[in-house]
Amino acid sequence: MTKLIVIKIGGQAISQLSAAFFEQIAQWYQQHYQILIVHGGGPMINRLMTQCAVPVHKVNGLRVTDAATLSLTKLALLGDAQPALLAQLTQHQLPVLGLNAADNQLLTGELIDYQQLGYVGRLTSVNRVQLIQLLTQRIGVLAPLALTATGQWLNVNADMAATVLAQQLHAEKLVLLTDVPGIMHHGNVMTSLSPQQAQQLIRTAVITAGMQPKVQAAIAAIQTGVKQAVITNAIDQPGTAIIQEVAV
Ligand SMILES: Nc1ncnc2c1ncn2[C@@H]1O[C@H](COP(=O)(O)OP(=O)(O)O)[C@@H](O)[C@H]1O
Ligand SMILES: CC(=O)N[C@@H](CCC(=O)OP(=O)(O)O)C(=O)O
Repeated sequence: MTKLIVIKIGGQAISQLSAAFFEQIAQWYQQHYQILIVHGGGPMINRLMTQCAVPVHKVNGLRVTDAATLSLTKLALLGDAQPALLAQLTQHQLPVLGLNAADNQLLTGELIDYQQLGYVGRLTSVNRVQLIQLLTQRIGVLAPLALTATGQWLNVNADMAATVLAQQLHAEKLVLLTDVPGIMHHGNVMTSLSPQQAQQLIRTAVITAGMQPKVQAAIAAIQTGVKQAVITNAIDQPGTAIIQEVAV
């Protein structure tokens, strides 16, 4: 069976990728891993919204997305974040393919709660056959957008998108690459966390903002068959591993 790794790169992390990152990707590629990168672009979307005087609102780390915000989100993800990442990978002689929901119906989604969040979606299906086929030749770089069955674009949190993709493609590993070295508590990086411990840190507001959907995504991944889910700022650093509860 093909071995596959899903890596989510946050918008901030796109501009902070180290030499070690590209070396690791090249090594996995040479070892015949299929690699799917799901990119974010939160800072790029924020910047464009500010330039266009559209206010930014978030609920539990998710961007409230009205029609104007959706247009700017598509522009920032497909016109800024994705090409910035593709250019860096190409400079490092890695064969890449930029992808989005509209290519071969790769990602289909549905609204989460239009009243509260507007055009924010969750993935309902992934064109697995097409994606696996595409990944035999290139490293896929996929934007966190989906289309509904009736053709409405949806803004999907990139951590949540990466998780569903890791589940559906039976990935061995999910790496959530962000701008902090892992989940911090009392100034330290937690090396590992069970879902129960992570939920407790969310309830007590130790884990807040964008770290909330990230942790929920990592929990969902390991509870649905992905062997490893890691939150880190460097692919060669252990960061925080979300691990199954140890039976006592
Ligand atoms: N307990 C925590 N540990 C680490 N980061 C946290 C924590 N709680 C909230 N955060 C915030 O979560 C941010 C990462 O989420 P986000 O900005 O959405 O990243 P990304 O763009 O990589 O998805 C961190 O920069 C930090 O500000
Ligand atoms: C619904 C929702 O919040 N979507 C995200 C999509 C981009 C993203 O997730 O980017 P980062 O990984 O850089 O945070 C957003 O609009 O910011």
